[in-house]
Amino acid sequence: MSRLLSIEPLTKEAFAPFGSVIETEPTAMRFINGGNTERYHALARVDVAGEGSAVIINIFRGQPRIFPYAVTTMERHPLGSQSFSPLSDRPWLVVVAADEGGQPGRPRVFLASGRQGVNYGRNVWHHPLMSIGAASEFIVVDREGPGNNLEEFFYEESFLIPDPLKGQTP
Ligand SMILES: NC(=O)N[C@@H](O)C(=O)O
Ligand code: NI
Repeated sequence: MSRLLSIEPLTKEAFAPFGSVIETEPTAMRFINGGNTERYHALARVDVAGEGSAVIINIFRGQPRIFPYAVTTMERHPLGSQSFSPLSDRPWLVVVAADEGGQPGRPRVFLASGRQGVNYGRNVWHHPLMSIGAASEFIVVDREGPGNNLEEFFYEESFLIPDPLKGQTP
């Protein structure tokens, strides 16, 4: 089987096995503040586990990845979900994998727009942040607390992600 990965558009349905997509989903919208404001309600749920854990809000600034990119490692957070919401309005990549007996299977690559975020479910395999084209900032909501919240895996043979914006102006 080819080690070259295809890139899929990020949709709520396709991403559902891995978590939630954070975007202005019309079915989640309700007007508040006397009609002044659209509230896109409960797009994702933060999940933290363990005594003494807390939900924290961070900003990550990710340097652009160089493509084609070799995926050699995946990670997961057994004690908490982790969300990324772009601040820079630039497309970025979401790389996840199903769990196969305690290891990540073949990665799936989703191209997210600059207006789409994701919430990785607790213990879902994913690749660390992948910015495209320029340094990009994200609001990240995840967990702080006791215990080991990072599990890493290294593939014996890497997978390759082609340039997601080939032929497009970045
Ligand atoms: N290490 C860290 O906080 N970042 C990763 O979890 C990531 O998914 O980018
Ligand atoms: Ni992570």
